[in-house]
Amino acid sequence: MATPFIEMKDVAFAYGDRPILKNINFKLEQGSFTAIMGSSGSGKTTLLRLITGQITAQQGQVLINGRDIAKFNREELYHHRRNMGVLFQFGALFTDLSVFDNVAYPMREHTDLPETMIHDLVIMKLNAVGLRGVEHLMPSELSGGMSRRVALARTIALDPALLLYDEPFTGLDPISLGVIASLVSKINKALQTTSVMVTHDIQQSLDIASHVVFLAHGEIIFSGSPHAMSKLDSPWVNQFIHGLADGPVAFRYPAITTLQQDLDIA
Ligand SMILES: Nc1ncnc2c1ncn2[C@@H]1O[C@H](COP(=O)(O)OP(=O)(O)OP(=O)(O)O)[C@@H](O)[C@H]1O
Repeated sequence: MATPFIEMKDVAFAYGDRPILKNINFKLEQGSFTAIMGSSGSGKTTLLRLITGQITAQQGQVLINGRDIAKFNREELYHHRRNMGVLFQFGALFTDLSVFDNVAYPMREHTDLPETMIHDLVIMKLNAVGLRGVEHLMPSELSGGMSRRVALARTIALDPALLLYDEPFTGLDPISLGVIASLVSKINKALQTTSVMVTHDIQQSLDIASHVVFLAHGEIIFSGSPHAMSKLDSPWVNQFIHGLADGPVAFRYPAITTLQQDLDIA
């Protein structure tokens, strides 16, 4: 069997003495599209940061193409990051650079390509996100949905083998959200990138992901196909999918004293 592009083996991670993730095990195959879901604070972004190499697991291994990221030297880490595109929540563009220069930025930073070639590549990337013709505009002249698409064009500027999305749909209207979701899916298929997306948007992600990893209290409680997840009988997943205010993720803060004690009526 082919080596998975990313594999986590018994990974545990803590910020200081506060455990965030434990017993994390999964494999992501080349070209797969994984949605990481779970309630707020369950450790989704932390999982992405382990994959980027921004943080290192205290236990277990994060393997990239079968090699432990903790053992990467500077050059290997650079190569790994160069091979990776990351789109953050608001996909912030450089406000003082034009759309063209925003998309050209990674090419100018990381390659020695001549400007004529950069020009053609920028136009092709903007064309891929349906925005050829806006290259001369400044970010302040774009709508929120267009900005996110330009950020996506910049993310794929170097044809990354791995694409990480951290809540890419946040703040978008339903139409822009649909556009970004369809682009993200098309890019995954066209470039055969391995894609990992942290999201709260259940319907979109179940439509486009081939694999779902569901986190609760720092552990994986489900890893499998979107179809299998929708059939799962789990109070955690049920609360998340149906947006229930109370459930395993409690509505009430666990106060030490009772209400009667606080009101002095005990
Ligand atoms: N740099 C940090 N130092 C200390 N604690 C942190 C740090 N970053 C995150 N945390 C804590 O780790 C926990 C997991 O955070 P993380 O951002 O991974 O959760 P998440 O599932 O992505 O949440 P959300 O859906 O709200 O973005 C949270 O309780 C958070 O407060």
